[in-house]
Amino acid sequence: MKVTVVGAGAVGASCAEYIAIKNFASEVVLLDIKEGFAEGKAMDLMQTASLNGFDTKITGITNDYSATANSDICVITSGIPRKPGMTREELIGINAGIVKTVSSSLIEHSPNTIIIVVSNPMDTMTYLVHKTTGLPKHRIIGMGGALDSARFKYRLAEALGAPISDVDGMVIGGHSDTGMVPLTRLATRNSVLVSEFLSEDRLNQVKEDTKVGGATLTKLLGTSAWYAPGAAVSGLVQAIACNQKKMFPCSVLLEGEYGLNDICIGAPVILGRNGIEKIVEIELSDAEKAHMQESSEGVRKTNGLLAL
Ligand SMILES: NC(=O)C1=CN([C@@H]2O[C@H](COP(=O)(O)OP(=O)(O)OC[C@H]3O[C@@H](n4cnc5c(N)ncnc54)[C@H](O)[C@@H]3O)[C@@H](O)[C@H]2O)C=CC1
Ligand SMILES: O=C([O-])CC(=O)C(=O)O
Repeated sequence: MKVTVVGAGAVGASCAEYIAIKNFASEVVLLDIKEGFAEGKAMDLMQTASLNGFDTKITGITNDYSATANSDICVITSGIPRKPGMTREELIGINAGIVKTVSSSLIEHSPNTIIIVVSNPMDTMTYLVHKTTGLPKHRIIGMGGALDSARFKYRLAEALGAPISDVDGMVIGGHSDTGMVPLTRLATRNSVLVSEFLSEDRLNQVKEDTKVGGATLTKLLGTSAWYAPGAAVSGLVQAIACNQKKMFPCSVLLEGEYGLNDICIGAPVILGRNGIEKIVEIELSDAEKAHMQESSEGVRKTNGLLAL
């Protein structure tokens, strides 16, 4: 199993590290445009192999896509991150050009690859890859919901005073400060609905804290987060590589599901060796449907800025 990660910055390196530590891939290629940067990150990570006990071979390369040839999975993290006070959508001007060039170079050398898009604004970047590469929809996956759901569980556990392992929940919709749809109605603590334990007001607070999870960290760090994003990507890569058939909310091209068409947005999917093996449609409440609709309008507005 060969995995390429483009962008050896904060998220790309964290993602490569988690993939290696989980020890399921034979090879990870880190590629960056900055001379020597990916080589340095790869060497540093390889020097953790004996300490962390993994056999994955990590190599770094400066912008030479021949090194990525025949990758089973390619992750795109190249592009700029936001600074405090910015939205993800403001990154489109620079990141769209980067994602378009990178995805085309990757596919040239790995025509059968599955692509995971991380660069922001992620739903629109996923749509861009869909529109410009011609890859089948099950091989284009946007990572956002897996991270947002992890943050949702963190906030739920905080509100409940419970360990995170007691909690389950999912966030669908757009990966943006206003577009996320945390499904508080369905969240559970050991299969008991969290509404049994938390007031509506507290649940609304959890929902709002979850939606601004990325902005909160950006304000604290001065740039956006990387540990949980890297871990979330590694979870998707592992589900595909190990054919786990796990369910994650991912940005996926919808063709009628959730009443939406011609848009990439977060919905639950089953991930296996073929990429997206199924889009799972769950029954939403009227309020959730309205929130999903509103979320899709936000994503479409950003998609409208693409020069397609
Ligand atoms: N979808 C999600 O849930 C998340 C998305 N992100 C997004 O991921 C992206 C990366 O974030 P960070 O790693 O924190 O940024 P970073 O600045 O640490 O790393 C980005 C790397 O991309 C490289 N790069 C730029 N243009 C390139 C090109 N054409 N080819 C190859 N490499 C190129 C840069 O040299 C840099 O090393 C940002 O757009 C950020 O908003 C970040 C966290 C979560
Ligand atoms: O907040 C950001 O800009 C990066 C990101 O998507 C996240 O951490 O959720």
